[in-house]
Amino acid sequence: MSKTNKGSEKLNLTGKVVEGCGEGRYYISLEGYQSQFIDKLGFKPYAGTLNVKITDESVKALDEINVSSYIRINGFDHSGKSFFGAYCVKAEVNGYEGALIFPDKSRYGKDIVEVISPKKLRGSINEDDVEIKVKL
Ligand SMILES: Cc1cc2nc3c(=O)[nH]c(=O)nc-3n(C[C@H](O)[C@H](O)[C@H](O)COP(=O)(O)O)c2cc1C
Ligand SMILES: Nc1ccn([C@@H]2O[C@H](COP(=O)(O)OP(=O)(O)O)[C@@H](O)[C@H]2O)c(=O)n1
Repeated sequence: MSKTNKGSEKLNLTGKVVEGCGEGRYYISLEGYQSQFIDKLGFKPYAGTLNVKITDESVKALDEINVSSYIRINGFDHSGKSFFGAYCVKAEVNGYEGALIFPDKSRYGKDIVEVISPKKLRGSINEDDVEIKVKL
């Protein structure tokens, strides 16, 4: 099935959980990000990013979202180090509250999206059947 999401209010992405490199936990826990997540997304995320490999169709659909609808998380300096910013968009992940996060610097291509959520999703969702409803 091929459909364009232009003009629709919700965008559905599907995929499977994949292992990352264990760095998400470190970044998400930083106070400089945490305060912005609470202010701008309305939740305190679980420490980590859930990496989801999305289908080719989902990659194309995601490409069509207008970036101007994304929420900006600003970078900051802390302990003599500079941390990059990121763009977020709120989403429901297998029914749980969350958001997609696109760091300004990422090791992943367009086929891997990083999810944050107040919920620890692993153990709570079917990892082979992830459904992300992006809230535009
Ligand atoms: C909120 C956030 C901030 C990030 N800031 C940086 C950064 O300042 N420098 C950097 O090299 N990578 C940064 N990254 C990207 C990570 O290095 C990496 O690409 C990714 O988050 C790894 O996730 P994983 O551990 O789930 O595989 C950031 C990631 C997130 C989620
Ligand atoms: N909301 C979330 C975020 C991360 N996670 C998981 O929490 C662990 C730590 O996240 P991480 O980003 O540091 O690690 P990796 O995704 O790189 O393995 C990973 O196993 C993630 O898949 C989760 O279950 N629910």
